Order: sequence, then C-alpha cells, then structure tokens
Amino acid sequence: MQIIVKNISKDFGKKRSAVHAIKDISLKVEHGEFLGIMGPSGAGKTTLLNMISTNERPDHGQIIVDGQDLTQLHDRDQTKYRRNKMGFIYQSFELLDSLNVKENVILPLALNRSNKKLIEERFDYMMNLLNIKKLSKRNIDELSLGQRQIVAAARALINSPGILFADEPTGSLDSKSATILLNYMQLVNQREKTTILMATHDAFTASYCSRVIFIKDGVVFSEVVNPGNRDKFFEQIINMQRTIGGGSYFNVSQDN
Ligand SMILES: Nc1ncnc2c1ncn2[C@@H]1O[C@H](COP(=O)(O)OP(=O)(O)OP(=O)(O)O)[C@@H](O)[C@H]1O
Repeated sequence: MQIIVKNISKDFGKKRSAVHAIKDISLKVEHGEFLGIMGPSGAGKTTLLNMISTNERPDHGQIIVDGQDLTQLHDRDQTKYRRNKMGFIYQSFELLDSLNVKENVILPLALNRSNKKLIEERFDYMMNLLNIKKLSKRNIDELSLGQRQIVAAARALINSPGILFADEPTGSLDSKSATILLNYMQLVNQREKTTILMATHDAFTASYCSRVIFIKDGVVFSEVVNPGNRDKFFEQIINMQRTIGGGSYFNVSQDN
C-alpha cells in the first residue's frame, strides 16, 4: 500500500509546557517499500508510527493510504481499518500467555470471524514461511525470546496486511535471533509486497530497509537510500547517526 503523509503535527500537553513531538512532517512511502525510521530517543519515531497506524490522531495534517484519508475516518472505522489492513510487531511481543502459539497466531483472523478453512490455510502458510511449524502447540512461556518475536511476526502477518508496523522489533533479541527475524521481514516484504515501516535505534537492523529516514526533534532531518549493498548501507547509516548526534544511546551492533 502507498502512504502519503501530509503536514502532520502532534503536541502533547498544554500551552507553555507542550511537547512538540511531530512538527509538520510530510512523507511518501511507496507500495512495497521497507522504510526505516531512525533518530535519537524522544525524536518522535513512535509518535509518527502511531499516527500513520491511526493509533493516535494528529493535531493537523492528513494520512492518505491508497488514496483514502485515514484521519477522516471515525474511531470505529479506524479500528476496523487497522484490523483488516495493518499488522504490528513491538519490542515487547504482546503475545497472550493464556493462549498457545497457534491460538495467538490465528487471533487476528478469529477476531474477524474468518472461516475455518481460510484460518487453517493462512496458519499453515505463515508457519511454514517463518519456519516455526513445530512450535504450534507450545505455550508462550516455553519459547525463547527470538521464537516469541517470530511468533509475533506470524500473528502480525497472518491476515496479509498491506502495511506492517514494527517498533524496535529487534530490541529484545540477540544478534542471531534479530538476523533471523529481519531476514523473514525482508522475505515477506519482497514476496507479499507488504509495505513495512520500522522504527529502530539499531544500524544493523536498519540496514535491512530499502530506505531510512532520520528524524530529530520532530522533523525529518535526512534520509539514506539502500545502494543495493547492505554493508555499504550500514556504513552510510552509521555516518548519518554520527552527523545527527544523539550520544551513546544509539545501539550500534556490528556483529553481522
Ligand atoms: N503520551 C504522551 N504524553 C506526553 N508526551 C509524550 C507522549 N508520547 C510521547 N511524548 C513525547 O513526545 C516526544 C516524542 O516521543 P516518541 O516516543 O515518539 O519518541 P521516540 O523517538 O520514539 O523515542 P524512543 O526512541 O525513546 O522510543 C518525546 O518528547 C516524548 O516524551
């Protein structure tokens, strides 16, 4: 899906104590792009993702997805839109401990009251694609952190969302698990043409994207486009991080 962000802004708090989290950002993300969003802590990455995903309303501006302005939808229609067209992966996984792996993964389809045959077909497809079929009957507390994040990815992708939102998806993972997850995200991006928006502090994680935008103090500061070589792209991302600053908070893992 194509996303056009037009002049959005968002303040938190009131008047003199207000935090200007997003200041008049405009942005275009093409169908099937894998976009990284980087920037120092507090730059506005999560707020930007939350507004594009309609989890938060901007104070001003428009979010146009495949020609439809999502800011014009009522809350109930936004919820429906999110459920049908969007998938989410968070650093904290957000899996339900009371359900097993299969029950977690099929949840978005079950909530939509999809028919049983479709649920089984999509479940088998996702579990095979992400190579976790053998985990189907496990409880969540029997999984490693890396396995939990792949299961969370399967759940996010089971209803073939047009847009996948990932907020620090590798933040809790060791580098091996992170690499596995990122390879799967890239596979889904290429095979299903899912548009992916991913906020991250980590240059290695961002190097899987096709383009990375850098935000600082609520505005887009710059962007770097993947030249088709991940090592080179990684270097370019590191250099841009140095230019922007942000101190030692940037988590730069180079063990790829
Ligand atoms: N619900 C809220 N109420 C008040 N201020 C908020 C709220 N959410 C975000 N902010 C503020 O808005 C600014 C942007 O926050 P945001 O979480 O988007 O940054 P971020 O780039 O995702 O940061 P991090 O990398 O630390 O997660 C920060 O100054 C933050 O304190």
